[in-house]
Amino acid sequence: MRKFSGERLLVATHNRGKLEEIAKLLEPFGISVISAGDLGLPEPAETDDSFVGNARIKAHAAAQATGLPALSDDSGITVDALGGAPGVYTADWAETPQGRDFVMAMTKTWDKLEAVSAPQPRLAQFRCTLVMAWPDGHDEVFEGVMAGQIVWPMRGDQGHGYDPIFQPLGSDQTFGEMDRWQKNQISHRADAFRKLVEGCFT
Ligand SMILES: O=c1nc[nH]c2c1ncn2[C@H]1C[C@H](O)[C@@H](COP(=O)(O)OP(=O)(O)OP(=O)(O)O)O1
Ligand SMILES: [Mg+2]
Repeated sequence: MRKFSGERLLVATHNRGKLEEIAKLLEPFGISVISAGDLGLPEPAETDDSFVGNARIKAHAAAQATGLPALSDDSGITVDALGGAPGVYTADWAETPQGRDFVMAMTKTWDKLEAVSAPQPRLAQFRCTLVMAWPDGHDEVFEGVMAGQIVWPMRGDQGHGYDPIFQPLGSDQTFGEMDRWQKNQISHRADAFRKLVEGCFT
């Protein structure tokens, strides 16, 4: 496994909520972050039908464009009663001509569960695939998962994306009700990061 030895890591994302969580997760290791969005790099099309495929596209695009090692995060929600949807299309469900609308995406998720009369609890998983890519084409993959249930109505205004309707198993709060520190103790992203840190940063 190849190690990262810098103090500043390029994160191949255009999502500010993700970037803030990643910055906090890397802080204890003395690593700061700069994002592809901050550098004005283009957002590559996520054309694969798997999390790892799309994570590879994003990490390698940023590494090639800059000549620096780059870390990407491809993530989303899989809902059991919806056959694993939205899955890799989690971000797409929020797309509108005016930008992303997560209230719409969360409403759509709940409406689909109602339409199939899904039993309670409406089990789902948040998944995160991290890819660390080097400019020579080498990469490493790390995966994390957090099991929970989809709840309604939405609760909480912290976090980002689908956080207000995702309640981790064993918690009575949604991710939207947790502060970043609490979410970073248990999230899918934190799970993947534990493996990344062990593999690439220590
Ligand atoms: O912790 C999370 N809490 C709430 N929602 C989340 C989370 N993690 C992923 N999600 C949702 C929203 C995001 O839009 C989609 C991932 O799509 P994904 O393509 O990986 O991210 P993105 O397009 O927002 O940013 P980018 O590709 O530039 O990293 O799943
Ligand atoms: Mg994306």
